Amino acid sequence: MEALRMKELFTQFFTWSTLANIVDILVVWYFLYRLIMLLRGTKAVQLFRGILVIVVIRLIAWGAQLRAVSFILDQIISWSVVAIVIIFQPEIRRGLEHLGRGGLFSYGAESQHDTGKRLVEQLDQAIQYMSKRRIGALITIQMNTGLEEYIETGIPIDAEVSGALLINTFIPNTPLHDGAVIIRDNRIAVAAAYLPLSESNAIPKSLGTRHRAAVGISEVTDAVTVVVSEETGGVTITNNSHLMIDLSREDYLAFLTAQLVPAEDEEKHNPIRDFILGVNRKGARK
Ligand SMILES: Nc1ncnc2c1ncn2[C@@H]1O[C@H](COP(=O)(O)OP(=O)(O)OP(=O)(O)O)[C@@H](O)[C@H]1O
Repeated sequence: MEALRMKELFTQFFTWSTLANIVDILVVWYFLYRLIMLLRGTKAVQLFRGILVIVVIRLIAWGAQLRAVSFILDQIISWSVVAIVIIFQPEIRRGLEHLGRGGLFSYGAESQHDTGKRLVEQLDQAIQYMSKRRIGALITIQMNTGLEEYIETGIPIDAEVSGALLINTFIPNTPLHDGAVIIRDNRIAVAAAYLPLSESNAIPKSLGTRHRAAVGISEVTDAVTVVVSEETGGVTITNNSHLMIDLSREDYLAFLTAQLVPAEDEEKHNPIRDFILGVNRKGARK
């Protein structure tokens, strides 16, 4: 009897509409989560905070029946959709181009594994060269979090990553050598970018602002940053607030490979699938 009632309750609860609601909530939640991850560290965060404030005031106005305030806020909210499209036109265009380039028609394109491997090889070539000659370098690789805010501070390069270009960029007393190179979408997006400085007391006093900037960006984004010290030639990596000082070649290669090279058996790159599955393109991401 009890078992029968339990079964009845179970079938009542697990109707198609309940399941559909659960799937609905999960899908919306997941897309919101991916959107927040994409926007973290970009100017869009402030914009969305502003929109949130307006929506909260609109709700209060609605509750308190403030008609004039509600009317004005309604106008602002409906026009803000147009404003967002205009403000983020470059990002939207890039995103759509990206889907078109590698989306459903990406057969024959280089696999993420190969792209990641090539990126690590080029980085390794530059790191070895600069480390031996004590050429100071700061290279930040975008992961999941957008780095627009920092990219805007640099000098646009938009070139394929190559060891030679990285080395050239950091040659002392040249216009681009100061600041950070930022790699996004497997391309050198900019050089001479300004990164936020960390205020952490845990950073050894012997390390200067280059290392502090590397830690700073790792505190606010999930980027991987490589530093070559001008004083010692030592190689340091920062990621997710971790500072890994004076790494051997084996160590930095192991870390970069783990972060930037997906397993070989992964399918060819497909941004739609990546977005849905949350696959991290590591340095080859928009
Ligand atoms: N906020 C920043 N964003 C990007 N690059 C920065 C920033 N601050 C400093 N740098 C870079 O760091 C260089 C100064 O490095 P400094 O000697 O202070 O650092 P360091 O950590 O001691 O490194 P090194 O061991 O190479 O001397 C600057 O010339 C500039 O290229």
